[in-house]
Amino acid sequence: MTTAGQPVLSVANVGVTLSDRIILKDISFSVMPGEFVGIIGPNGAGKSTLLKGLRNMGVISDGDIRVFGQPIGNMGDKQLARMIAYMQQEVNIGFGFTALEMVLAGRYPYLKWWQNEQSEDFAIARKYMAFTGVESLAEKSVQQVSGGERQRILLAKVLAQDTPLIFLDEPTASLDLVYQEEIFRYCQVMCQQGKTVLIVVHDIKLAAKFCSRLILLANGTVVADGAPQDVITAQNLERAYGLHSAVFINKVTGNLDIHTYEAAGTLGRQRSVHIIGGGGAAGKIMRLLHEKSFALSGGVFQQGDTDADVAAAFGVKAIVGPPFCVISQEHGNENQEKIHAADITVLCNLYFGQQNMANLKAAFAARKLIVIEDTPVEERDFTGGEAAQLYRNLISLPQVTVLSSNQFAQQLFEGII
Ligand SMILES: Nc1ncnc2c1ncn2[C@@H]1O[C@H](COP(=O)(O)OP(=O)(O)OP(=O)(O)O)[C@@H](O)[C@H]1O
Repeated sequence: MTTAGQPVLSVANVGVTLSDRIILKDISFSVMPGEFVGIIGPNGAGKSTLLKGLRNMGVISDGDIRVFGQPIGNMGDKQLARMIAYMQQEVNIGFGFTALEMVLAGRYPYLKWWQNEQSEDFAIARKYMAFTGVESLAEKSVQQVSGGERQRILLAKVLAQDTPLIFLDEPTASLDLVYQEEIFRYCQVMCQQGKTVLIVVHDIKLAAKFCSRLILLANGTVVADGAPQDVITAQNLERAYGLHSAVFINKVTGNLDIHTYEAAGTLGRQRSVHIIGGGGAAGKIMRLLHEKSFALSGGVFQQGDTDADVAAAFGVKAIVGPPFCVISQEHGNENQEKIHAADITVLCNLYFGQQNMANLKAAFAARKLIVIEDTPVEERDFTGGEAAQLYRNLISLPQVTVLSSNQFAQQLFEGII
């Protein structure tokens, strides 16, 4: 069989109808060797049905499925079992089997009906038990192992089947964080070694961290298919899950992260708020206001500043200047224009230096100003007193209300703002 450059799996126009209900419709994609594909989507989207169908387990109504170009319908049972290993969601572990016997059962596609396992089969079983870290459990009854050990034994069994394609249906369900990551790490290594894995998973962050590609299903169709950062977007999550979210790169972990929140309806929609921030002072305020559906703008932030990142995550129009520089005339003017136009302006609990004095001065232009004060201004003044003096003048104006960030959150919650 020549397989170079050929997809290991080709799926064309696949549909599934069960009990007169369309479960999957018009599913098409192909997978190249070495890909680690996460199949994600809400409950009932059709993820398990898709894996079952791809494994030719009698649910497919339409379409064409090929492994290395060969239609799976033309393959015998054992031939298919030498191509695809499948770990189902619910697995009944046989009573009285040892872990080794369980893993050896993965060798069945290679044995004739009269044959027992050969020494080579034992060697393969032990090799994969070592890989998934369950070698020491070889003689233990599978009834007497923990949930995590059980999943790793089942993974070793699937690997012992020695197939180019591996399907795993929620193999990490009910596992703790350590075991969950471990299973994904094993899969990543296997794919680097040339296997191809399709895994059904609910934990989107875990999938995004480890999978090379994600297929997002909803209502029986593919909503998005591609690299994790292209699939996990606020728009796609809303389409698939009806979920409001901000998707961003977590600077601590370097991984894709998701913040979800309840939709606030039209509470803030009619009002515009401009947020004067920088240095991370505006993040929480921006999030609170965004979640209440206010129309937001912000500035002047600096590149690399977490406020600029939060603005990007929530789609807030922000004025962003270069780091470590005095705010330019142009950005200062733009900031003032936004403040003029906004119904409300919020001046965050900023630290003041000569670089951002323009942000403080601009606040005087607000029609209605909320000043967030969590720290006395004297402790935030790095201008030798100039900023503190100006700040005191500012907060004495009638259009200004001074609140701590907790009071601000409370007033927002109570609908006062
Ligand atoms: N044998 C069946 N007969 C009729 N409907 C079925 C059958 N099996 C599954 N379904 C329906 O098909 C839909 C998709 O089920 P499936 O298990 O594939 O979803 P899923 O995305 O894996 O969900 P979950 O995340 O909850 O495991 C569901 O609405 C389910 O009720």
